[in-house]
Amino acid sequence: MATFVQRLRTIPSWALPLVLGVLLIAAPWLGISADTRRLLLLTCILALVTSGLSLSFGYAGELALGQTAMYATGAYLTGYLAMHWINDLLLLVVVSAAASLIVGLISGVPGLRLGGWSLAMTSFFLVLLVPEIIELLEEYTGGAVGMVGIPHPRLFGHKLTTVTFYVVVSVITVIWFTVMRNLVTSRHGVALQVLRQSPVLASSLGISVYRLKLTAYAVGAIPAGIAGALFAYVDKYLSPSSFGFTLAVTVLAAAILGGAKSIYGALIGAAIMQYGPLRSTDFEQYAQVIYGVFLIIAGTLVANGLAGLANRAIRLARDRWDRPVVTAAPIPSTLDGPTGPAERPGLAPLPGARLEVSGLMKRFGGLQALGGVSLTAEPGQITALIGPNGSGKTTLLNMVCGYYRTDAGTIRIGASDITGAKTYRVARAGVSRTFQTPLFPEDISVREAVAAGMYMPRYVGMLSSILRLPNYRRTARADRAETTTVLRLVGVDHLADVEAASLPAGTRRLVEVARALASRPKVLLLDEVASGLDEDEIERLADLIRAIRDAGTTVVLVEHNFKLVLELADVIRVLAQGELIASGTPAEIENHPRVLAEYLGVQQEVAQQ
Ligand SMILES: Nc1ncnc2c1ncn2[C@@H]1O[C@H](COP(=O)(O)OP(=O)(O)OP(=O)(O)O)[C@@H](O)[C@H]1O
Repeated sequence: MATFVQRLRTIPSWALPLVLGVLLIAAPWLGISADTRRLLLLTCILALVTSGLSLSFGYAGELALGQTAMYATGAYLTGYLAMHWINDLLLLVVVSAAASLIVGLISGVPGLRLGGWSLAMTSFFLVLLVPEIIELLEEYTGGAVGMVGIPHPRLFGHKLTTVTFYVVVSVITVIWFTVMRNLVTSRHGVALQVLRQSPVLASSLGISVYRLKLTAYAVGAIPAGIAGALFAYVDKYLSPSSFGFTLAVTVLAAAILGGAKSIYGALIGAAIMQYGPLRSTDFEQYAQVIYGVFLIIAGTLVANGLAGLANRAIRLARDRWDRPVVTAAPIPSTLDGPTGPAERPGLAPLPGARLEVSGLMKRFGGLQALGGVSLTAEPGQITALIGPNGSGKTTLLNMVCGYYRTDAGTIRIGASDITGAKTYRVARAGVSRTFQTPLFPEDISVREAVAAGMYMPRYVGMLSSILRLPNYRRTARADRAETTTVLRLVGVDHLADVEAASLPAGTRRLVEVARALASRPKVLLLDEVASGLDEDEIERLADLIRAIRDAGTTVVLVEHNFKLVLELADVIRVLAQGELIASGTPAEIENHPRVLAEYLGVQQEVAQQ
């Protein structure tokens, strides 16, 4: 069995979808009935609409039902233009895709700007408005009576038969799902997964949460518009009732049933809907009640749909017969010898920048968390920030990173003033950080998690990624090589293909530092990075932090482990009750009277308890 599983792993992941795609296109020649061909055609159309929802909901984590509006836009635009302007299927597919992209952008901007559930709400109202708008535009759409007289589809001047029309629809569907596959298996797919599971992490990696969500929603509008254009030719008749709330819920049900967070889940969900409930004429009457019950059950029992269940089964089989061993690696030799960039082949020099905060103040209601703190951290040095619990250390890091607005004061990175800048802009200015609890999205391998650190510093556009253009391939190769180097340096390269979120806490911390390092930071902020680590792991971590310092980065270390701080730090800054009470070398701080009284006294009390 193990050999069978290993043999299965050697088959490229695109092979099965390719075979199924060819079968779908060739279906008319495989002896299927006209009825089955129509069902396959409708499945393709519903799958296109559903895949748009999968992209925004499943991948970007933004529930938005607006695909129905984009579908209607494509359908009515195609119907109208085919009757009154030019009847060319390909041209109208392109025009409909462009029009629905515009509808996606217009409806997405306000919804996403307002944040929270606003896009879900605005797109929901948009769907409710679709039949009304169609009736209002009666002159062009035929209103409640419907649009009649849509001609037979033509392609480059040739009239399409029902079979050739089916072939065109299935080819377009296969092309779209290839686009979708290339998108979600590219660096953008990992960025979307990070965004979906942790917008905080995404912005700390330099990703603009708003822009990426809007892009996913707007790109998801394209297949809906294309599907609309194709649908206009199916019965050559359009009626407002085809684009109402029931369709929106059908699409949502298909996405959830198939698996919204899956490339081909939309096809599975659409096929089940078309072959099941949508075939029955009685279903229409009870559709909303049945969908309501189904969504509650499916949402609870099969959160990732049928595609998710299949993936889980495959993973279980792999774990059972083909599991990589998760153990800590020995400290890599690159960290052993004398310090200095020249002696560390794995860690190229990093461009550090001075961090300077001046007069930083922050209040939370009546609580003064920071009362005008001024301090600096220099490139090529480890600056430790210590102090009792609640003294304002994490608040200071959060303000540098742009999570909190400053009440007063300035923050500079080198020559750039980043006071008040959004988190993703701070990250793009060269600030990387780790969190008190390492953040790793599920279903992401260690390699992908670390490569996510390079997403923004080496950004490649979506089109290049989808078309796998040379610059995308070059960047993907460079990502792979650098990830391997960083993982080797951290000593976890043997875990590259293991799911990052499943690693033990200590290893997760090392991988988190690797991710921060992958972005080649000017300033690296480490928030209680040693907590939860055993002696060996702390030693390895200390070596790694020294290596990063020696490569030239400005390292800021917020840490409660005083022994580690004394060992590592070049400079120590001590905070107490939101004020800077001392600054100096480890030797000076160790004997500083105020530090002894206000910080070390507290630490000893805690230790004695
Ligand atoms: N978002 C917030 N809302 C309200 N109060 C907050 C918030 N964040 C921090 N505080 C308060 O500000 C003060 C400073 O907290 P902060 O987390 O910066 O301290 P710290 O030095 O990092 O502590 P620790 O070592 O326990 O992490 C604390 O009194 C804390 O309760």
